[in-house]
Formats: sequence, C-alpha cells, structure tokens
Amino acid sequence: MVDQDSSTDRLMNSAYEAGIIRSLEAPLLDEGQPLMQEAAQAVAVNAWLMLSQAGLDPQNSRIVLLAGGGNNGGDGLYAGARLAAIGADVTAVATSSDVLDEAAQTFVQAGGILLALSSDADIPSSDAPSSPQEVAERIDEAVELAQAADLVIDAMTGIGLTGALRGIPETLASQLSAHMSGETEEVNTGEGSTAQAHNPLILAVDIPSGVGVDDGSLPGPYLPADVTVTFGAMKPCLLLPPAAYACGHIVLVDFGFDVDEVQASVEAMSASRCSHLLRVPEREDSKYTRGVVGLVTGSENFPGAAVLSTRACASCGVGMVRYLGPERPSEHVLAALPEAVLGPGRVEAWVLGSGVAAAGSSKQQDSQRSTIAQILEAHGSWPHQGSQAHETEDSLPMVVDAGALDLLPAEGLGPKVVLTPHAGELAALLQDLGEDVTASDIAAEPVRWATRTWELTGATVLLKGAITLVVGDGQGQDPAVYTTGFGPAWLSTAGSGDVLAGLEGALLASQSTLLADDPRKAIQLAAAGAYIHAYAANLASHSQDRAWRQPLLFNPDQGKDFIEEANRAWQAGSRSVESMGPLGHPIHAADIIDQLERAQGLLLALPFQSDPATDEPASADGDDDWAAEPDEDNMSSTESADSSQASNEPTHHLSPAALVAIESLWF
Ligand SMILES: NC(=O)C1=CN([C@@H]2O[C@H](COP(=O)(O)OP(=O)(O)OC[C@H]3O[C@@H](n4cnc5c(N)ncnc54)[C@H](OP(=O)(O)O)[C@@H]3O)[C@@H](O)[C@H]2O)[C@@H](O)CC1
Ligand SMILES: Nc1ncnc2c1ncn2[C@@H]1O[C@H](COP(=O)(O)OP(=O)(O)O)[C@@H](O)[C@H]1O
Ligand SMILES: [K+]
Repeated sequence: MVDQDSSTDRLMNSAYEAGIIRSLEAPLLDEGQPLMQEAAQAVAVNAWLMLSQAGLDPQNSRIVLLAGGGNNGGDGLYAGARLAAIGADVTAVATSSDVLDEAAQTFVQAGGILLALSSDADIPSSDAPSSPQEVAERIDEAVELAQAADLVIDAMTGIGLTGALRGIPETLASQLSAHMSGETEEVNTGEGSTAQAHNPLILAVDIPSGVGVDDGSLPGPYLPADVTVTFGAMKPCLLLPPAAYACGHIVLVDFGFDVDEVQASVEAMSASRCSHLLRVPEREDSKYTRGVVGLVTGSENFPGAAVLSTRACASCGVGMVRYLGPERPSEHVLAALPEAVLGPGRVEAWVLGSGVAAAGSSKQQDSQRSTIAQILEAHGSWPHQGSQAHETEDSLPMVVDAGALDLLPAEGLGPKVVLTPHAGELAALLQDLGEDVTASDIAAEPVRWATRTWELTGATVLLKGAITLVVGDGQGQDPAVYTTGFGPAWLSTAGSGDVLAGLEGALLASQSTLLADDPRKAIQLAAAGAYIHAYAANLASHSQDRAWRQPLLFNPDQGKDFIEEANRAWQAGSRSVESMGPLGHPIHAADIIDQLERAQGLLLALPFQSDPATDEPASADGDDDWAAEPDEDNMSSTESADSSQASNEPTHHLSPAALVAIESLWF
C-alpha cells in the first residue's frame, strides 16, 4: 500500500505472518543458504554486545540458554556453541523431549553443558530425569540457574508456537517472568533491608516465546525480552500491542528475502512513509483548494476541546478552519485562533465529536449532537465496501471521535470515515453493535477488535494507545493494518486526543483529491496523523521514550557500525536513571500543538537530505538537537534518534578488548 518505500524501509516496517515467513525462507534454504548459522551468528554477537553494554565481561559471565525442540532451539544451540567456543559459561536447558541433534552435538563439543528436563528426553550428553520428583527438581534447578544468570537466551519457541505455551516452557516462562516483575520474594540483604532481586538480561531468539506470532496477543505466560533478534523479516507480534511491548529492542537479521510477491499483514508508519503523505501547497493553490475542515467539537461543558482540535487542525496544512458550535466554545475558538471561520459553509472534511458528551452521560442534551447527527445523515451513510455500490462524491472524509461515535449510522460506512476511539470508547461502540466485549478485552487483543469494528462498519478504525492501530480496507477482502508507536508515554494526557482529531481532519481535507482517487489512502493518512502527533509530543517533551522503535538492521559485513549503532539506540531506549535526559519531561496537550508545524517541517525535509543513509530529519534549531530526531524512521537503520544525542548523552562504548572479542564472533 505504501508506494514510495525504499527496500530498507519496507524491510524494517512491514511484518509478515508465520506462513509467509516460511515461504520466504524456503527458496533460500533450497539454494543452500545457511540460514540457521546466520541466525546463530547474529544471536551470539548480540548476546555478547548485551553483556558488554551491561558492564559484564562476556567471557566470565553465565549464560543460560532455554532450547526448545524446533529450529528456534537449533538457532539457540548454535549460538550457544559460538559463545561457549570463545569462553563463555553456557548451560542449555532442553525444554522439549528432544532438540536438534546436530546443533546439540555442536554445542556440547564447544564446551556447553546440556540439561534435560523432560522425563522422556532424548538429549545428547544429558540423562532424562528418572522420576516426577526428579523432573520437578530439575525444573527448579533450571529456574534458579536462569534467575542467577547474567543472560538468558530464550530459544524455546519461535514462529512454530501454536496457542499458549504448555508444559515445561509454560512453567519456565511463568516462573521467570514472575521473578523479573518482582512478584517473587525480594532478596533479604541481612541488614534489615531488602534489595531488588537480580534480573538476568533476556535475549529472545526470533520472538519472545509465548507471544501470539500473527496477532500480537499474549495467550498465556511469555518471557519478555530486552532484545529480540529476529530473522529474515518482521513478524506481526513485533509490531502489534500488547506483544510488541514484550520484545524490547528489535534486531532484524536481513537474509535477503524477496518480498515483492507477498503481502504484509501489518505495517508500521515511519518518518519516510509519513513525509510522502504530507501535501505541500503549489503555486496554483488557494486557501480553498488546500482544503477546508469543518469541526463540530467541544461544547458548552467542554469548550477546551474545541480550542485544541481547531488549533491542531490549523497547524496541519489546511487552507481554512471552520468551527460550528454554541456561543461559549465559539468565543474560545476565536480568541485562540482568530483565523477560524464560524458557522456553516463548504468543507472538504469534517471532525466530529471531540469534547462532545456521548449519550448516557449526564450531558446528553449537548446541542452539538444534533448538528453531528445532521451531518452524519447528510454525508455519512454510504454503501459498505463489500457491496456493489461505491462511495458517492459528496461522501466527505470525516473523523468521528468521542461523543460522535454513538451517532454513527448502523449501516456500513466507507474508508474515508475515520473512527478515533480509545479502548473504552471502542468497547461502548462494539457493545452498541452487539458485541460482548470490554475495554480490557480490547487492550488484550486490540487488532482483533479494531478489525471486527472495520468488518461491522466499513470505516477506517484508529484505535488509540501507546501503540496506535489503524485498521481499514486493504487488498481484496483483507484489512490493512498500520501501527504507530513513535510517541513517548508523556503523550497520554488530557486533550491529547482532541489534538489528534483536529490534525487527522486536516490531513484528510488537504488530501481530499488523493482520497477521491483511492479512499483506502485514508488508512495511511490516519496512521500518518498519529505519527505526526507522536513526533510533536517527542519534540515538546524532549523525550526519546518510544512505545515502539524501528529495528536495527544486522549486517554481518558492517560489524563495527552495528555495534556503534546498537550502543546508541539501546542507550536511548533504556529507562535507566542515567537516561533521564532522553526521557524528557511532562507536557500538556497545547504543548503538542505548539510542535506540530515543526514536526511537519522536519518530516518534509527528510527526502531532501544529502545523505539519506546516515542523516536524520534536521532539527529546526540547534540547541535541543538531541531530542529532536525521529529515530525510527529514516531510510536506513542508522538513523537512530540518537546520533545527534552523542554530544549530550553518555554513550557506553565498548572497550577495545570487548571489540576484538566480539569481532571474533563474526567468523
Ligand atoms: N526454517 C528455517 O530454516 C529457519 C528457521 N529459523 C528458526 O526456526 C524457527 C521456527 O522453527 P520451527 O518451525 O521448528 O518451530 P519452533 O519455533 O522452533 O517451535 C517448535 C517448538 O516449539 C514447541 N511448541 C510449539 N507450540 C508450543 C506450545 N504451545 N507450548 C510449548 N511448546 C510449543 C514445539 O514442541 P512440540 O509441539 O513439538 O512438543 C517445538 O519444540 C523460527 O522462529 C526461527 O527461530 C531460523 O533458524 C532461520 C532458518
Ligand atoms: N502510554 C501511552 N504512550 C504513548 N501514547 C499514549 C499512551 N496512552 C495513550 N496515548 C496516546 O494519547 C492520546 C490520548 O487520547 P485520548 O484518550 O483521546 O485523550 P483525551 O480524550 O483526553 O483527549 C492518544 O493519541 C493515544 O494514542
Ligand atoms: K524464542
């Protein structure tokens, strides 16, 4: 769906279901490309790097490998062999009754120790436990080993996982994750105080074991990772909440997959993608051709929402903002935005419902609701995408938020109608549509429920959260799914959603011609809106906190560059005390608006950079450079948010000895 992607941008931001990943691997395996060895090498290098960055000497550190019976376990065992061969102390815990034999032999020959847990285990160099009692003892032993380790490499299950973890992997994942989240007992220091229990670093092989590969759900216990080293291409769980929150930093090993003929099931919005969706005015343009947005937002009770949505809208490249509302919010809008025009007239897109009370609340007499109902009646009832008819010319694009959601016509809508609920609002909407679902069900399976809403309504559904999802019409019968997790947690502040609604309306109005040609572009435009919103919040808060970061590309030919890059990116993403600088400071909704124009300017500058392989969107002013860059998103993995940060932030460079050691892993 994104037309202008470079191949690197596509590789880093497009995710494919497990079945497609297997079809992409097959031709390379047929040609004899040693994919498992390439995977193992990347795991070993990243393990070494994680230990070194944590200030540990990898050759004197304890590594526990959790190895399942499939190829994921095979990747882990070969990586463990490489680490053992250069002196690390590696114990592999076999979580299935068997493991890949050749990988296990290689591991043992390199000096690794294998521990079988299953009573029917057939594992080289390790006897199976002979009684249920011994099984239980070995599981306890494995848990203790892993808890005390410096690094745990999780190679229990990869894309071969079916359903929730069962058996030994389930036990290990639940005990270890409970330990790491502090649910188990704290360590008594013996001096009347308790210390935080030691937590091992966790490296997930391909994906964290236990997460729903294709839908991003968490069907049962899972092992959250600090770093996930994934192979060939991104999988949906690496982008979709809530699983994406369990992946830590993602390293993507490029196998050279040919993705030309396959369909991604999830796409991440990126700076590069976003910059292509912004409309730049031309000589022939007038304020009318640039797009007029009509907003029916705010109310007597919530005049602030009118101000926030109109101001945000005016900051996002439209020709004119038209506001419809009662006297009090109208006066506030004019005071804050003298260029706003009051009252009805021609518009190219609507923004409806932000700051308007939904039915059932005490404010249900809100006069804005009858205006919204009239607009929806006049413009909003279009044939469903699956039916014969297509959208009519007067079916204006519109953003339907908050108090307008329950006014939607029961009939199908079209992709140019963008719904912008948070989980609570989506639950109410789905209940109205007959679904038995709560807000916490939606938080647990957001893509499932956003997709269900799209199926029921035909509208584009933007579900807000730390990672915001957009689901709408894709190719054929399948939905398109976009994610944006570029924002800091500071973004979750009152009125932030009103800002988003206004800016979404501006994007729809300014691109009304594009939308008339292809209404499905609304999905990308909606995701771009969420991206700009997040970016403005980054600029406003001086924060490098992100709900989601683009993967680092692992290229064995550029070892030193990769190490430098990982040093920068992992440091910036850390929430440790030393990184309080990049975490930034609180913001309120108006701060986001104040940075919207700058964020767009930086995005528009992106394609014109002299060296797109290394440069990032330039910062508008020099003094706060370190916080300004959108990391994820440049055309290459090297664009981490952090290159300009180097001068202001401590970076943890590896010692020369560590560099030499890590380089030996590349062979
Ligand atoms: N193709 C290639 O050449 C390449 C593939 N690559 C790697 O292969 C991985 C895919 O390998 P795969 O297909 O062997 O499956 P995999 O993820 O190891 O899972 C199977 C294991 O999981 C277990 N298991 C499953 N469900 C479970 C549950 N609910 N609860 C508990 N256990 C469960 C299952 O146990 P079983 O059901 O057999 O008892 C079995 O032991 C992929 O992610 C990547 O890492 C790379 O090396 C690059 C080259
Ligand atoms: N933890 C979080 N991290 C980053 N962004 C978040 C987080 N939680 C919510 N958001 C974002 O904050 C905004 C909140 O919008 P909304 O809930 O509508 O607020 P309001 O109704 O007060 O305007 C959304 O854009 C959402 O994506
Ligand atoms: K794994």
